[in-house]
Amino acid sequence: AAEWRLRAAWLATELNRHNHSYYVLDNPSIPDAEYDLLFRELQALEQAHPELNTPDSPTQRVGAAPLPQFEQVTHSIPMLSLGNGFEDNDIVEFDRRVRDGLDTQVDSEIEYAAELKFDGLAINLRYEDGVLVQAATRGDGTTGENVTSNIRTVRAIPLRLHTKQPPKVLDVRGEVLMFKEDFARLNARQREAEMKEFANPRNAAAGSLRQLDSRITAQRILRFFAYGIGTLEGAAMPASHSALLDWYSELGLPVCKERSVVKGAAGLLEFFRGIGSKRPQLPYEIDGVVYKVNRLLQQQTLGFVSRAPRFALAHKFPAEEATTQ
Ligand SMILES: NC(=O)n1nc(-c2ccco2)nc1N
Repeated sequence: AAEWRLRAAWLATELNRHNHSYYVLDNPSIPDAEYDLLFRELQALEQAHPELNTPDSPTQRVGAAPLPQFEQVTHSIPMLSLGNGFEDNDIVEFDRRVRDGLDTQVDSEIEYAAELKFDGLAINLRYEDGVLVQAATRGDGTTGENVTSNIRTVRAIPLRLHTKQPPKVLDVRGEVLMFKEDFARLNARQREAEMKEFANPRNAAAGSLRQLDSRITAQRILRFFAYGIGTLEGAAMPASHSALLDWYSELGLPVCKERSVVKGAAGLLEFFRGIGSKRPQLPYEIDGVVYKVNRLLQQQTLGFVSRAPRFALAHKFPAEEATTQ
């Protein structure tokens, strides 16, 4: 094979590795200027040899020509919303309902996976044989918008899973969000350009993803945290939610490290208070935490009521006055 094919393969591997370090591990492994040089060299090689332009090439992050409109996508498994709790007693009641639903002995406690509730846009990422083939918004839970070309520009989202034995089909669910600092810089740019400013990071993330011109999306710094799963074919479902998130990390998907496995209502409330005190220092906005029964078998026993899972609950912080940015 010509040495330019080897050079292109090496460049793609290096650029993907640096993207992973920067956007997934939050630990840059190369100065930006050097990254740009490698990036432009690969772009030039791909222009000279179009067959190099594979869908998972890091050059696919710059966006393509605008779409006329978004296509609809029907989720193979619905993307559900969460029931809400506000007071401590709502959490105690949630734990009691879970114990009743599992017919748990009085003295044994339920194991929960506790994590942050990001205030962004829920997304489904479909990976087939380890390659990202489609991305869709949650929409009404059953049908969402196809935002694949925009999602490809999100450096935090791997275009290919980091495994030699990928599942046949994997639907990763998670949140696309904008960090507070990136939001402030975007609004400063909007002001300079006498364009409308976004009210909050959630609107900025939604507005950036709902762009028909993915070249605009590519100019926005969006992040992603994985927290759920839809269809899985060709691999065994992990036995717990915490094991699922560990697996996601191994696959190269960003998983938020602010998560714990806790026991009983007391463990849930302790996690909530801990996050409450950290909240102002977090680089992103959250509007609460999410509790999920950890063991998959127990989730399946509890099932769903109306559109929300019986096995999960969002615990919201009191609504703040208009956030003073
Ligand atoms: N918004 C958010 O951060 N979510 N949403 C879920 C969820 C919704 C349905 C099942 O899980 N989990 C987390 N962390």
